[in-house]
Amino acid sequence: MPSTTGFTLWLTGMHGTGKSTIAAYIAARLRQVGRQVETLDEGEIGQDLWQGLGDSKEERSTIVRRVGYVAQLLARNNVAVLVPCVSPYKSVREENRRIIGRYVEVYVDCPTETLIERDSTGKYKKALSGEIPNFIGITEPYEPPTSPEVTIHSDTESVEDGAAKIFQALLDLGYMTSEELKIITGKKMKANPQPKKARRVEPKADKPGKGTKSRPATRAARVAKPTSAKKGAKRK
Ligand SMILES: Nc1ncnc2c1ncn2[C@@H]1O[C@H](COP(=O)(O)OS(=O)(=O)O)[C@@H](OP(=O)(O)O)[C@H]1O
Ligand SMILES: Nc1ncnc2c1ncn2[C@@H]1O[C@H](COP(=O)(O)OP(=O)(O)O)[C@@H](O)[C@H]1O
Repeated sequence: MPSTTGFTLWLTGMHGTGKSTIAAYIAARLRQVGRQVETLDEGEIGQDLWQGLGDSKEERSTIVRRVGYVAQLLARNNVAVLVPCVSPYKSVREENRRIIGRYVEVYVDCPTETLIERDSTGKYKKALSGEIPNFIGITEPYEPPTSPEVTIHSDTESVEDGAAKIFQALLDLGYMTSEELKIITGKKMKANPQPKKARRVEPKADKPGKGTKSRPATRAARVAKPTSAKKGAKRK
C-alpha cells in the first residue's frame, strides 16, 4: 500500500479551455468513491491567496508557486487535489512537479480562435480590445507543456473523453485502483504496463527520459494581436 493516497492533478491551459469544467467532472466522480477532494480554482481562491499581486511574469510565477505549495500540503495528507490554473510558465510548473511529488499534469489545449469564439466570460473580447492588458495567449505567451501526462483537445474531445484519459493516467500511475474506476466508469479498466511518465512524478526524476521528445509549441503558444494593449494592470 502506498503511504499516501493523495495526488495533485494540475490542469494547465489558456483561459476558457475547459480546465474548471473538467476538474468539476473529475471531482464529482472521485467523491463518488469516497475520496477527499479539494479543488484549488484560480478564479476562486485569488482573493485569499494573492490579493494585490499583479500580472507581471514574476507575480504570476509567485501565484503558481503558492497554489503549488497548498496543493502539496493537501496531497501529502491523502487529499486528491485538482488545480485548474492557467499557469503559463513551464519552469514554474516543473518546480511544482518536483516539490509536489505525486503530480499529474493535464494540458487542456484549444485553438485560440475557438477560445475567442467561445469567450464565455467576455475576457477575450476585453483582452483583444486592450481593456485587459497582459492577457495570456493574447498579449503574453502561454508556454505549453512538452511532456504532460495527459493532453486534452477540448475543441474536438468531450468532457467525458478528456476525463477518461485522466482516469487512465491515474490508474497507470497507481494513484487510483481499478476497483475505484469500475465504480466510476462501469468498466473494468487495466493499467498500462510501465507507464511512460511514472518516473517523472518522483521528486528526483524531473529530467526527461531518453527518447522523450519535445513537442513543438502548439497553436495555443501563439499570441494573438489585440487592437491595443496597456501594460502593468493589476489582476482583478
Ligand atoms: N491577464 C490574464 N491573462 C490570462 N487569463 C487571465 C488574466 N486575468 C484573469 N485571467 C483568467 O480569468 C479567470 C478568472 O480570473 P479572475 O481571477 O479575474 O476571476 S474573476 O473573473 O473575478 O472570476 C482565470 O482563468 P481560468 O482559471 O482559466 O478561468 C484567470 O487566470
Ligand atoms: N470539451 C470540453 N471540455 C471542457 N469544456 C468545454 C468543452 N467544450 C466546451 N466547453 C465549454 O468551455 C467553457 C470552458 O470554461 P472553463 O471550464 O471555466 O474553462 P477554464 O477553467 O479553462 O477557464 C465552458 O463553458 C465549457 O462548457
